[in-house]
Amino acid sequence: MAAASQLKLQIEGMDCASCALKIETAMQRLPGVSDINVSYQAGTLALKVDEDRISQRTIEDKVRSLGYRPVGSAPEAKLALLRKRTTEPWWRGAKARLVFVTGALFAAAFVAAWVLPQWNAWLFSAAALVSVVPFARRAIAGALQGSSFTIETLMSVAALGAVAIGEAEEAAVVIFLFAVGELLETIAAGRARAGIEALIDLVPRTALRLTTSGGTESVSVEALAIDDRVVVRPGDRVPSDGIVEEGASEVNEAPVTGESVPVLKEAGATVYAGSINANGELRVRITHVAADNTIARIIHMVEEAQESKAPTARMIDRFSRWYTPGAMAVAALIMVLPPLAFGGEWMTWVYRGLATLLIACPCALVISTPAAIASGLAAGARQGLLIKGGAALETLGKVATVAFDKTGTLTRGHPKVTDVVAIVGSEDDVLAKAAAVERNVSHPLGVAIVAAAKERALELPATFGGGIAVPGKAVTARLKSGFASVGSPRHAAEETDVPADVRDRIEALEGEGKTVVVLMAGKKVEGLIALRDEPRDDAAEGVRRLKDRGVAVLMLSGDNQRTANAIAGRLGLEARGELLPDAKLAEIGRLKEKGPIAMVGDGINDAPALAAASVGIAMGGGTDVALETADAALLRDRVEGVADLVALSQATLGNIWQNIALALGLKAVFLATTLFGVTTLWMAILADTGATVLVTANALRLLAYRPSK
Ligand SMILES: Nc1ncnc2c1ncn2[C@@H]1O[C@H](COP(=O)(O)OP(=O)(O)OP(=O)(O)O)[C@@H](O)[C@H]1O
Ligand SMILES: [Zn+2]
Repeated sequence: MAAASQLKLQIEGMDCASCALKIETAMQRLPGVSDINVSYQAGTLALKVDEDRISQRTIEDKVRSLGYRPVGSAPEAKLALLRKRTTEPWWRGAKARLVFVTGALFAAAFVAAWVLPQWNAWLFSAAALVSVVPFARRAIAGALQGSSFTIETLMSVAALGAVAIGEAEEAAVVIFLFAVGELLETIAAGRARAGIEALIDLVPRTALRLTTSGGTESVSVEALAIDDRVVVRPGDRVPSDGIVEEGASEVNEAPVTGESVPVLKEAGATVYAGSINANGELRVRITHVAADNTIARIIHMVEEAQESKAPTARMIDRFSRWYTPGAMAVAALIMVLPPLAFGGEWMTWVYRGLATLLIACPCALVISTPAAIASGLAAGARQGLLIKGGAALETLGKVATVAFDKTGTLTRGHPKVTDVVAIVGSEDDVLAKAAAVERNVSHPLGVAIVAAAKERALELPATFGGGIAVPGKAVTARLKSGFASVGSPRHAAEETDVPADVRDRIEALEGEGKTVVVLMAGKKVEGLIALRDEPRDDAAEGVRRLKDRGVAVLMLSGDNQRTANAIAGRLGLEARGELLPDAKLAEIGRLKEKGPIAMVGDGINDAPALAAASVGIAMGGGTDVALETADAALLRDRVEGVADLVALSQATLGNIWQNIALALGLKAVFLATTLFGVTTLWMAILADTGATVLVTANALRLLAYRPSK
């Protein structure tokens, strides 16, 4: 078996959708490569390489032959590359050079023609023919690589045609404006990219490392190793992810979570690279190296997300593949048909045909979706809303139902024991026995019961072997006195006859929004424990905002229906309770039939539910686990974050449609004016460039998007 390995190259100079398409087509023709993924936003080329059949060298050479520069493998040199890219000014690039050169040639021709008017036509022809060379070269290279007709082809043919029919001045203007348009596109694409990459500049370049002798030394952030200890002074930025060992200070985590209210950090707290230490000195033990920081991972993730194409983008890709050749055919017809069939004037119709070629340029349409998605993803990341790709973003924008898990999502996930009801023995006996059964359990209810017993300094009876959990129902363990279990009232009712007065007691507690668990020894009910988990502060507000957007909101819970109703009632949403894990999945499947559904959970206990939904949203906790199971993640534990996420996605979808309408609309207008002979060549190219710039600018508006409350 041949070894297929994943290769990811960073490519400089690839900054328009058509460049990406060109590289993609060229790669498809190479032997031994598959799963090609080119992203012009991230400037990366990712592919699977069969190392027996092709070398990285060959691939890089191919990229170079198309006029782009591979600058190394993507992830390793990432940090350095990002830093370089965000500092390089726009006027240093190859695109800018083309503008200066064509502009200078054009100006020279203009001045010379003023001095020697009789040479006018020759001078402009020369200027046009020289300045078209780089574009024509790219067009020919593209054609040889098999990406049929590129935008350069359309432009070069139109310019040469114009020279041929004696419109050299116009040809020169067309080439110059085309170069300007490409430059503007590059600048705009760079801004969308910078929107997220600028985050890397928030990570300081140096850190104050503690030496073994107790002093400090200044080292570069890249040199920090795991378990190094650093000093973060007030006003400094945290150099790398780590854990506070000494000191206390307020830290502003806005670069990572988007939350600008400072958070108090004391010993044991996690701090993230890029956060600003406000007022106290902290000693931090490093837990992640620079390239693996949360912020680096966010950037990486957003770039990865920008690479994954949204359904609309895929549709447009397919569309423009036959669109461009189609446009060439139409232009040819416009040139020959009227003169041949209706005796039209040749010059007039050739000119109009050439204008059609320029108008047919699909740049604006091709970038309409990726530009909006890239901006939307970047805007989200800056607010602590991570979305894994264009497809997830599109689905979120169309979501009909948002279902929430209860514990840890709508509620804080830290239930507290409120009542202990003893049926056999004392309250303390009941609590101690229950805590013994729950001793090693990670379920929030179990954790709370153990904590309550500890608070009362109770001695727990010994258990033999660990507890056995039946998910969604109960935990059982063996005590000296025999088997004991702690579980839901429903589970108790399945096992034994629960006396009527006990049942009344359970119902009363549940009506107050408390969760009741039943302690049983063998088949005998020995006591009840009621727990309350407070809703998050912003839960009601988050639910209201979702409803205002026309989204149905629902709570899915394994808890008792009465408890679920009591909590949901306060938050203003509907609840489905007593759902065993399988039933939760079935419920999600049923809801899916009514339209896309988003499921919000903690991403750990409810990974299957998140996976079953159209989009899974993980809330809170580490980015690592959450993002593996979910399509989107909220870095802050806020229910309102879900509303923000939906709002942003809806805004992005709206932006995409505006862009498509703008691109196609402008083309339609100019096609009509061309046929009536109103459009000149330079107007046609200006319209194309203008549409592209407008679409990009419109997409960039999303970068500044803040969901309204
Ligand atoms: N470790 C446990 N100790 C006691 N009771 C448990 C335990 N695990 C599950 N149960 C019982 O099963 C019910 C459902 O549990 P499950 O884990 O499915 O829901 P949950 O996570 O508590 O709530 P939600 O689904 O709303 O987030 C609990 O309300 C409780 O009555
Ligand atoms: Zn164009």
